[in-house]
Amino acid sequence: MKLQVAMDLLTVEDALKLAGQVAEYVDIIELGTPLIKAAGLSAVTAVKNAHPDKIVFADMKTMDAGELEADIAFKAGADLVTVLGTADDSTIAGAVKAAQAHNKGIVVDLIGVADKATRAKEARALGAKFVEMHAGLDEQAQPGFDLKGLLSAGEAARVPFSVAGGVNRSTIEDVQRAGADVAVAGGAIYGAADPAQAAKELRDAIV
Ligand SMILES: O=C(CO)[C@H](O)[C@H](O)COP(=O)(O)O
Repeated sequence: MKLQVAMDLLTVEDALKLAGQVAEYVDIIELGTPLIKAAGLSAVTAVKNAHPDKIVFADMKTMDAGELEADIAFKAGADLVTVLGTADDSTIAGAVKAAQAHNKGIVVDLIGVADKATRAKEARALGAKFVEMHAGLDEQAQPGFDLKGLLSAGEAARVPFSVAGGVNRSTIEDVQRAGADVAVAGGAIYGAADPAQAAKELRDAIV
């Protein structure tokens, strides 16, 4: 299972600092949606230039104009770009077309999708490299939230998937047991007193 750090920060300076601290422990470096909105796609270029050996993930969360939005993110240096599972099939197909032109990949983010297993299969059939079983920051903040629903959707979907939804040291083993291809950790790393140590502990927990 790969480890992905989600950098939900707001400046390129902070993102480069965090990426530098944790790169040795992660496989995928994600530029979070707030970072891309605040700093623009030049943030993607800066991170890819600093870490050319890492998979750089642009969390565009595209809902429309799939081919255009994916194309500009790939041109900026992204290796993986997200499109929302709630988007029209044509939007996902357009983004996949751009990915094929750049020899890169599209990840379909299932945030807000009720039947994640079914949409995951559809997304994969449309050409997604993998899907993201995702509960966003607002959903995580609701009382009683836990990862179980995401993990069972991943097991049921039988397609390559990542899990994002507050993954941390106490849940990463469950994520791996569920068969995830990628564990995504944002707050558990960037919110830690020592992000490098937090990333190392998550890495060490993956067997
Ligand atoms: O895409 C996101 C929010 O929409 C986050 O990057 C993702 O949820 C991972 O961060 P965390 O581990 O803090 O949940």
